[in-house]
Amino acid sequence: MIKINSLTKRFGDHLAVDNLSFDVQPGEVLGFLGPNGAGKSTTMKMLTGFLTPDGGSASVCGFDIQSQILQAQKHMGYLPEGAPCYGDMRVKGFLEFIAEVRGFSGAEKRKRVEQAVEQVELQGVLGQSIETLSKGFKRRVGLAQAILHDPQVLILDEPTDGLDPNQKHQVRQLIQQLASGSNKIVVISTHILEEVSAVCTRAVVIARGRLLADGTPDQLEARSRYHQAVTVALAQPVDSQPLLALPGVLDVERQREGRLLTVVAKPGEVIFPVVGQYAREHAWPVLELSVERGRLDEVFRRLTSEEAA
Ligand SMILES: Nc1ncnc2c1ncn2[C@@H]1O[C@H](COP(=O)(O)OP(=O)(O)OP(=O)(O)O)[C@@H](O)[C@H]1O
Repeated sequence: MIKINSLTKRFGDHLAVDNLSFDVQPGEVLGFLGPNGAGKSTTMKMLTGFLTPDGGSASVCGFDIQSQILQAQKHMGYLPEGAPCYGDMRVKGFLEFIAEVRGFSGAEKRKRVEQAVEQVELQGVLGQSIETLSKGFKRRVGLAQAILHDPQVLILDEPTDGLDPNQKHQVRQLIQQLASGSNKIVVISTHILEEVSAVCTRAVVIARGRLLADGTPDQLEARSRYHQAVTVALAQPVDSQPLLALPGVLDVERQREGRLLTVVAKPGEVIFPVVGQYAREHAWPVLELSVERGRLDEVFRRLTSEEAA
Protein backbone atom coordinates (compact mmCIF):
# COMPACT_ATOMS: atom_id res chain seq x y z
CA MET A 1 0.00 0.00 0.00
CA ILE A 2 0.93 3.68 -0.14
CA LYS A 3 1.04 5.69 3.09
CA ILE A 4 1.48 9.43 2.92
CA ASN A 5 1.94 11.24 6.18
CA SER A 6 2.14 15.06 6.42
CA LEU A 7 4.17 15.22 3.22
CA THR A 8 5.46 18.74 2.55
CA LYS A 9 7.50 20.33 -0.24
CA ARG A 10 8.63 23.94 -0.67
CA PHE A 11 10.17 25.63 -3.66
CA GLY A 12 11.76 28.74 -2.15
CA ASP A 13 8.93 30.53 -0.34
CA HIS A 14 6.29 28.62 -2.23
CA LEU A 15 4.59 25.77 -0.40
CA ALA A 16 3.79 23.32 -3.21
CA VAL A 17 2.67 20.40 -1.01
CA ASP A 18 1.35 21.29 2.40
CA ASN A 19 1.05 18.61 5.07
CA LEU A 20 -0.60 16.10 2.78
CA SER A 21 -1.77 12.81 4.28
CA PHE A 22 -3.68 9.91 2.79
CA ASP A 23 -3.32 6.17 2.20
CA VAL A 24 -3.98 4.07 -0.89
CA GLN A 25 -4.95 0.41 -0.49
CA PRO A 26 -4.22 -2.51 -2.84
CA GLY A 27 -6.91 -2.82 -5.52
CA GLU A 28 -7.60 0.91 -5.61
CA VAL A 29 -7.40 3.09 -8.70
CA LEU A 30 -6.95 6.50 -7.18
CA GLY A 31 -7.76 9.64 -9.14
CA PHE A 32 -5.53 12.45 -7.96
CA LEU A 33 -7.31 15.66 -8.83
CA GLY A 34 -6.57 19.34 -8.53
CA PRO A 35 -6.32 22.51 -10.58
CA ASN A 36 -3.07 23.56 -12.31
CA GLY A 37 -0.30 24.01 -9.80
CA ALA A 38 -2.15 22.12 -7.04
CA GLY A 39 0.87 19.96 -6.23
CA LYS A 40 -0.07 16.70 -7.95
CA SER A 41 3.11 16.23 -9.96
CA THR A 42 5.24 17.34 -7.02
CA THR A 43 3.58 14.70 -4.80
CA MET A 44 4.10 12.03 -7.47
CA LYS A 45 7.73 13.03 -7.89
CA MET A 46 8.29 12.69 -4.14
CA LEU A 47 6.61 9.28 -4.07
CA THR A 48 8.76 8.04 -6.91
CA GLY A 49 12.02 9.45 -5.55
CA PHE A 50 12.55 12.28 -8.04
CA LEU A 51 12.15 14.99 -5.39
CA THR A 52 13.03 14.93 -1.71
CA PRO A 53 10.31 16.01 0.73
CA ASP A 54 10.99 18.91 3.11
CA GLY A 55 8.75 17.41 5.75
CA GLY A 56 6.60 14.43 6.55
CA SER A 57 7.09 10.91 5.25
CA ALA A 58 5.66 8.36 2.86
CA SER A 59 6.09 4.69 2.16
CA VAL A 60 5.31 2.48 -0.81
CA CYS A 61 4.80 -1.26 -0.22
CA GLY A 62 6.31 -0.78 3.23
CA PHE A 63 9.47 0.98 2.00
CA ASP A 64 10.21 4.52 3.12
CA ILE A 65 10.56 6.85 0.13
CA GLN A 66 13.62 8.53 1.61
CA SER A 67 15.64 5.87 3.38
CA GLN A 68 14.59 2.91 1.17
CA ILE A 69 13.80 4.54 -2.16
CA LEU A 70 15.57 1.88 -4.29
CA GLN A 71 13.44 -0.90 -2.79
CA ALA A 72 10.33 1.28 -3.16
CA GLN A 73 11.17 1.99 -6.82
CA LYS A 74 11.39 -1.75 -7.56
CA HIS A 75 7.69 -1.98 -6.75
CA MET A 76 6.70 1.12 -8.72
CA GLY A 77 6.14 2.04 -12.34
CA TYR A 78 6.06 5.76 -13.09
CA LEU A 79 4.79 7.65 -16.11
CA PRO A 80 6.00 11.23 -15.63
CA GLU A 81 3.99 14.17 -16.95
CA GLY A 82 4.35 14.40 -20.73
CA ALA A 83 5.90 10.91 -20.80
CA PRO A 84 9.44 11.99 -21.61
CA CYS A 85 11.53 9.29 -23.28
CA TYR A 86 14.84 9.31 -25.12
CA GLY A 87 13.64 10.71 -28.46
CA ASP A 88 16.48 9.45 -30.63
CA MET A 89 16.16 5.83 -29.46
CA ARG A 90 13.99 3.36 -31.32
CA VAL A 91 11.04 1.98 -29.38
CA LYS A 92 12.42 -1.56 -29.09
CA GLY A 93 15.88 -0.38 -28.11
CA PHE A 94 14.45 1.98 -25.51
CA LEU A 95 12.31 -0.72 -23.90
CA GLU A 96 15.23 -3.17 -23.90
CA PHE A 97 17.34 -0.51 -22.24
CA ILE A 98 14.67 0.04 -19.54
CA ALA A 99 14.41 -3.74 -19.05
CA GLU A 100 18.18 -3.89 -18.48
CA VAL A 101 17.98 -0.99 -16.01
CA ARG A 102 15.27 -2.94 -14.22
CA GLY A 103 17.68 -5.86 -13.95
CA PHE A 104 16.43 -8.23 -16.67
CA SER A 105 18.65 -9.94 -19.21
CA GLY A 106 18.53 -12.67 -21.85
CA ALA A 107 15.25 -14.51 -22.38
CA GLU A 108 13.60 -12.81 -19.41
CA LYS A 109 14.40 -9.38 -20.87
CA ARG A 110 12.93 -10.37 -24.25
CA LYS A 111 9.81 -11.74 -22.58
CA ARG A 112 9.25 -8.60 -20.49
CA VAL A 113 9.63 -6.33 -23.53
CA GLU A 114 7.34 -8.53 -25.61
CA GLN A 115 4.65 -8.55 -22.93
CA ALA A 116 4.73 -4.78 -22.44
CA VAL A 117 4.68 -4.22 -26.21
CA GLU A 118 1.66 -6.47 -26.50
CA GLN A 119 -0.18 -4.88 -23.59
CA VAL A 120 0.02 -1.36 -25.00
CA GLU A 121 -0.02 -2.45 -28.66
CA LEU A 122 3.27 -1.09 -29.88
CA GLN A 123 3.99 -3.89 -32.37
CA GLY A 124 3.66 -1.58 -35.39
CA VAL A 125 6.22 1.01 -34.28
CA LEU A 126 8.99 -1.04 -32.68
CA GLY A 127 11.62 0.06 -35.22
CA GLN A 128 10.63 3.72 -35.22
CA SER A 129 12.56 6.38 -33.32
CA ILE A 130 10.54 7.75 -30.42
CA GLU A 131 10.72 11.41 -31.52
CA THR A 132 8.91 10.55 -34.77
CA LEU A 133 5.95 8.94 -32.98
CA SER A 134 2.56 10.59 -32.53
CA LYS A 135 1.69 11.87 -29.07
CA GLY A 136 -0.52 8.86 -28.39
CA PHE A 137 2.21 6.38 -29.29
CA LYS A 138 4.79 8.29 -27.23
CA ARG A 139 2.43 8.00 -24.28
CA ARG A 140 2.09 4.28 -24.92
CA VAL A 141 5.87 3.91 -24.92
CA GLY A 142 5.86 5.73 -21.58
CA LEU A 143 3.24 3.32 -20.29
CA ALA A 144 5.16 0.31 -21.60
CA GLN A 145 8.30 1.34 -19.70
CA ALA A 146 6.19 1.89 -16.57
CA ILE A 147 4.61 -1.59 -16.61
CA LEU A 148 7.56 -3.59 -17.93
CA HIS A 149 8.56 -5.00 -14.54
CA ASP A 150 4.92 -5.71 -13.58
CA PRO A 151 5.00 -3.33 -10.61
CA GLN A 152 2.67 -3.48 -7.65
CA VAL A 153 2.14 0.28 -7.80
CA LEU A 154 1.65 2.40 -10.94
CA ILE A 155 1.96 6.17 -10.69
CA LEU A 156 0.67 7.84 -13.86
CA ASP A 157 0.91 11.61 -14.21
CA GLU A 158 -1.85 12.75 -16.59
CA PRO A 159 -1.71 9.57 -18.69
CA THR A 160 -4.34 10.71 -21.19
CA ASP A 161 -3.43 14.39 -21.46
CA GLY A 162 -3.43 15.55 -25.07
CA LEU A 163 -4.67 12.26 -26.51
CA ASP A 164 -7.58 12.03 -28.93
CA PRO A 165 -10.82 10.43 -27.70
CA ASN A 166 -9.94 7.00 -29.12
CA GLN A 167 -6.50 7.01 -27.57
CA LYS A 168 -7.97 8.21 -24.25
CA HIS A 169 -10.40 5.31 -24.35
CA GLN A 170 -7.58 2.82 -25.06
CA VAL A 171 -5.39 4.13 -22.24
CA ARG A 172 -8.34 3.99 -19.81
CA GLN A 173 -9.08 0.43 -20.85
CA LEU A 174 -5.47 -0.44 -20.26
CA ILE A 175 -5.51 1.11 -16.79
CA GLN A 176 -8.64 -0.86 -15.96
CA GLN A 177 -7.07 -4.04 -17.31
CA LEU A 178 -3.94 -3.50 -15.26
CA ALA A 179 -5.91 -2.85 -12.11
CA SER A 180 -8.70 -5.38 -12.39
CA GLY A 181 -8.50 -8.25 -9.96
CA SER A 182 -4.79 -7.76 -9.48
CA ASN A 183 -4.70 -6.06 -6.09
CA LYS A 184 -2.36 -3.51 -7.61
CA ILE A 185 -2.48 0.20 -6.89
CA VAL A 186 -2.86 2.70 -9.70
CA VAL A 187 -2.62 6.43 -8.98
CA ILE A 188 -3.50 8.72 -11.88
CA SER A 189 -3.42 12.48 -11.80
CA THR A 190 -5.90 14.07 -14.13
CA HIS A 191 -7.91 17.19 -14.89
CA ILE A 192 -10.46 15.12 -16.74
CA LEU A 193 -13.33 14.40 -14.43
CA GLU A 194 -15.00 11.86 -16.70
CA GLU A 195 -11.82 9.83 -16.28
CA VAL A 196 -12.50 9.62 -12.56
CA SER A 197 -15.99 8.21 -13.13
CA ALA A 198 -14.65 5.92 -15.87
CA VAL A 199 -11.70 4.29 -14.13
CA CYS A 200 -11.21 5.37 -10.52
CA THR A 201 -12.48 3.60 -7.45
CA ARG A 202 -11.58 6.61 -5.32
CA ALA A 203 -10.63 10.24 -5.79
CA VAL A 204 -8.54 12.65 -3.77
CA VAL A 205 -8.88 16.37 -4.53
CA ILE A 206 -6.09 18.76 -3.64
CA ALA A 207 -5.50 22.48 -4.19
CA ARG A 208 -2.54 24.59 -3.10
CA GLY A 209 -0.94 21.40 -1.87
CA ARG A 210 -3.71 20.67 0.63
CA LEU A 211 -6.24 17.86 0.76
CA LEU A 212 -9.80 19.07 0.06
CA ALA A 213 -11.78 15.88 -0.43
CA ASP A 214 -11.33 12.13 -0.40
CA GLY A 215 -14.00 9.64 -1.38
CA THR A 216 -15.42 7.32 -4.01
CA PRO A 217 -16.68 8.97 -7.21
CA ASP A 218 -20.23 8.29 -5.91
CA GLN A 219 -19.49 10.03 -2.61
CA LEU A 220 -18.06 13.04 -4.43
CA GLU A 221 -21.02 13.17 -6.81
CA ALA A 222 -23.33 13.08 -3.78
CA ARG A 223 -21.80 16.42 -2.72
CA SER A 224 -23.01 18.03 -5.94
CA ARG A 225 -25.85 20.54 -6.02
CA TYR A 226 -27.25 18.27 -8.76
CA HIS A 227 -27.25 15.05 -6.75
CA GLN A 228 -30.79 13.63 -7.08
CA ALA A 229 -31.75 16.49 -9.42
CA VAL A 230 -34.43 15.56 -11.94
CA THR A 231 -33.89 16.48 -15.57
CA VAL A 232 -37.02 16.91 -17.67
CA ALA A 233 -36.73 17.21 -21.46
CA LEU A 234 -39.91 18.59 -23.02
CA ALA A 235 -41.33 18.91 -26.51
CA GLN A 236 -42.63 22.39 -25.61
CA PRO A 237 -41.97 24.74 -22.70
CA VAL A 238 -44.30 24.47 -19.68
CA ASP A 239 -45.02 26.54 -16.60
CA SER A 240 -42.40 25.16 -14.25
CA GLN A 241 -42.92 27.70 -11.47
CA PRO A 242 -45.30 25.46 -9.40
CA LEU A 243 -42.52 22.84 -9.08
CA LEU A 244 -40.88 25.13 -6.53
CA ALA A 245 -43.76 24.44 -4.16
CA LEU A 246 -43.33 20.65 -4.28
CA PRO A 247 -41.82 19.01 -1.19
CA GLY A 248 -38.04 18.61 -1.40
CA VAL A 249 -37.56 20.92 -4.41
CA LEU A 250 -34.87 23.56 -3.98
CA ASP A 251 -34.69 25.21 -7.38
CA VAL A 252 -35.63 24.87 -11.03
CA GLU A 253 -33.13 25.72 -13.77
CA ARG A 254 -34.45 26.29 -17.30
CA GLN A 255 -32.43 25.76 -20.46
CA ARG A 256 -33.14 25.50 -24.19
CA GLU A 257 -35.89 28.12 -23.93
CA GLY A 258 -37.65 26.19 -21.21
CA ARG A 259 -37.59 22.82 -23.00
CA LEU A 260 -35.02 21.43 -20.59
CA LEU A 261 -35.65 21.70 -16.87
CA THR A 262 -33.28 20.72 -14.10
CA VAL A 263 -35.22 20.39 -10.88
CA VAL A 264 -32.73 20.63 -8.03
CA ALA A 265 -33.42 18.69 -4.83
CA LYS A 266 -32.86 19.96 -1.30
CA PRO A 267 -29.94 18.10 0.33
CA GLY A 268 -30.95 14.56 1.28
CA GLU A 269 -34.31 14.67 -0.57
CA VAL A 270 -35.51 12.34 -3.32
CA ILE A 271 -37.84 14.27 -5.65
CA PHE A 272 -38.13 12.04 -8.72
CA PRO A 273 -41.56 10.61 -7.71
CA VAL A 274 -43.19 14.00 -7.01
CA VAL A 275 -41.77 15.64 -10.13
CA GLY A 276 -42.87 12.66 -12.27
CA GLN A 277 -46.32 12.71 -10.75
CA TYR A 278 -46.68 16.47 -11.31
CA ALA A 279 -45.64 16.12 -14.94
CA ARG A 280 -48.17 13.30 -15.47
CA GLU A 281 -51.04 15.10 -13.74
CA HIS A 282 -50.47 18.21 -15.83
CA ALA A 283 -49.99 16.25 -19.08
CA TRP A 284 -46.57 17.76 -19.77
CA PRO A 285 -45.13 16.77 -23.17
CA VAL A 286 -42.25 14.89 -21.56
CA LEU A 287 -39.60 13.42 -23.88
CA GLU A 288 -37.31 12.23 -21.12
CA LEU A 289 -37.26 12.22 -17.35
CA SER A 290 -34.13 11.20 -15.48
CA VAL A 291 -32.38 11.48 -12.13
CA GLU A 292 -28.87 12.89 -11.92
CA ARG A 293 -26.14 11.27 -9.84
CA GLY A 294 -24.42 14.61 -9.40
CA ARG A 295 -21.84 16.52 -11.40
CA LEU A 296 -18.20 15.98 -10.51
CA ASP A 297 -17.13 19.07 -12.46
CA GLU A 298 -19.37 21.24 -10.30
CA VAL A 299 -18.10 19.61 -7.08
CA PHE A 300 -14.52 20.08 -8.27
CA ARG A 301 -15.11 23.76 -9.18
CA ARG A 302 -16.83 24.49 -5.88
CA LEU A 303 -14.20 22.74 -3.76
CA THR A 304 -11.26 24.34 -5.52
CA SER A 305 -12.79 27.83 -5.77
CA GLU A 306 -13.76 27.81 -2.08
CA GLU A 307 -10.13 27.01 -1.39
CA ALA A 308 -8.93 29.89 -3.59
CA ALA A 309 -11.36 32.37 -1.95
N1 LIG B 1 11.06 22.67 -9.74
C1 LIG B 1 10.23 23.64 -9.33
N2 LIG B 1 10.70 24.85 -8.93
C2 LIG B 1 9.88 25.82 -8.50
N3 LIG B 1 8.54 25.69 -8.41
C3 LIG B 1 8.02 24.51 -8.78
C4 LIG B 1 8.83 23.44 -9.27
N4 LIG B 1 8.01 22.38 -9.57
C5 LIG B 1 6.75 22.80 -9.28
N5 LIG B 1 6.76 24.07 -8.82
C6 LIG B 1 5.57 24.83 -8.36
O1 LIG B 1 4.89 24.05 -7.40
C7 LIG B 1 3.48 24.15 -7.56
C8 LIG B 1 2.90 22.76 -7.75
O2 LIG B 1 3.29 22.29 -9.04
P1 LIG B 1 2.86 20.87 -9.60
O3 LIG B 1 3.56 20.69 -10.91
O4 LIG B 1 3.08 19.85 -8.55
O5 LIG B 1 1.30 21.07 -9.80
P2 LIG B 1 0.26 20.12 -10.55
O6 LIG B 1 -0.88 19.96 -9.63
O7 LIG B 1 0.92 18.90 -11.04
O8 LIG B 1 -0.15 21.08 -11.76
P3 LIG B 1 -0.57 20.71 -13.28
O9 LIG B 1 -1.95 20.18 -13.19
O10 LIG B 1 -0.54 22.06 -13.94
O11 LIG B 1 0.41 19.74 -13.83
C9 LIG B 1 3.27 25.10 -8.74
O12 LIG B 1 3.03 26.39 -8.23
C10 LIG B 1 4.58 25.03 -9.49
O13 LIG B 1 4.83 26.24 -10.18
